[in-house]
Amino acid sequence: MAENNKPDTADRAGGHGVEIRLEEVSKRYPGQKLAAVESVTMTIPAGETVVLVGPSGSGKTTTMRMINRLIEPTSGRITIGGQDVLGLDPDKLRREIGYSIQQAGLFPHMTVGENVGMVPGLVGWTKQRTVERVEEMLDLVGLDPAEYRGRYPRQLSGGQQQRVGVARALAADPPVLLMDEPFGAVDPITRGVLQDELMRLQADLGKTIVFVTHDFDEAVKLGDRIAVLGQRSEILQYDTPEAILANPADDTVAGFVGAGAALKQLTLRRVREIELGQVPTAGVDEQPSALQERLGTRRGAIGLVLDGRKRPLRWTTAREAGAVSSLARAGRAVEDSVSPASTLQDALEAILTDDDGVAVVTGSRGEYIGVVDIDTVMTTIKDLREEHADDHADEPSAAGDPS
Ligand SMILES: Nc1ncnc2c1ncn2[C@@H]1O[C@H](COP(=O)(O)OP(=O)(O)OP(=O)(O)O)[C@@H](O)[C@H]1O
Repeated sequence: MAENNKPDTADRAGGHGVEIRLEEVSKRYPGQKLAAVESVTMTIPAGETVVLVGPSGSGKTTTMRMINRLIEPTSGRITIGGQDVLGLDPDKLRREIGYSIQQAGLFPHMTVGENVGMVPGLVGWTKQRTVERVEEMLDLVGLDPAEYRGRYPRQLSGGQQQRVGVARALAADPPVLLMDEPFGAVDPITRGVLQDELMRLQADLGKTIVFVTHDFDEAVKLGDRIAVLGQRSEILQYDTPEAILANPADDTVAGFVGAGAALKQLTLRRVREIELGQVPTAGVDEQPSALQERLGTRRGAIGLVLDGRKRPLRWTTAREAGAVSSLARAGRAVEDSVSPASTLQDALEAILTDDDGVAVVTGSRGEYIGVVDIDTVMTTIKDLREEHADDHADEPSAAGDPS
């Protein structure tokens, strides 16, 4: 998973997620003719976020809930960190696995603090340690403990409830987190914020996360790997978001990826990963003629006027620089910039809204470091496609281990 923007497992501080394996796991509900999940085999690597996506009724929730035995498998084997979950006491197992669901699933008659502290209490933490943990968890998910600890779930917004749900799932520091459409019930903006927060948390925590959604974009954003499921949880493709976007295994997956796969790929690449272009520059105190000279006679060439701290001030052509007595008034103001951490999608947005089709890249102190133009973006998309062009060439099937 080297090239996506999610932190590498090895870099993660705790890194204490554990591997989950499903071996030929099936579930047939009583009285049903067909199995809801049929012989699923997959490995979820320690410390990674694996997203299960698929149409409604494909068996995502059933598959996930068998991991903590909220649903008992009909057959097959599931191990967590090498331990067979069917050999464990289900209550104990559930306390050792964080679980977060749509609409948070908070207990309405318990305060926020009691909800978050519930599992630590159940597993025998002292009162003092639990109280401290509740504070720490609320802080972690961006809720001021003093303000929210004593509230009841109904006194919170939907987004705040989801945050408490995540805090509760993390409270006993479980190595594994199961998240079933945890952000499904909130508006798109809050959803984006919560997704960003989860990514930030996971960068520090390194849990093994199994995340269910039917939003493919959410899967691309959050997943180190995505398992695209068909009927009865058949694994249609199990790979990195880049690989699935660049080369869907079949038409069903392609349909699920939806339109705009190339654009979605741009959300996975960061500006710092591509080679930046350079334009001629001049300090704002230099003579306009100096920049004119650097720009030369090439038609359409543009340069940047920088302030004393090398921050971009103005875009200008040689002709525009020649028309003024000071570079402070040459050309037009630089409106927007992107940073090395910006996605290529952000850069494309900046390119498309810029009069000359160039995005300026600035460093942490706002200093000029380079530019991105449309050719660079197109080359990157082309490279990504070529990189994954042979992905399925020698595969007998799309499923199996993520190796
Ligand atoms: N308790 C149950 N009894 C009988 N059938 C069930 C039960 N729970 C789920 N099913 C069936 O099993 C299949 C898989 O359901 P599941 O909820 O796992 O799918 P899903 O992919 O999570 O769907 P969604 O995205 O709509 O939540 C469906 O056909 C569903 O009707």
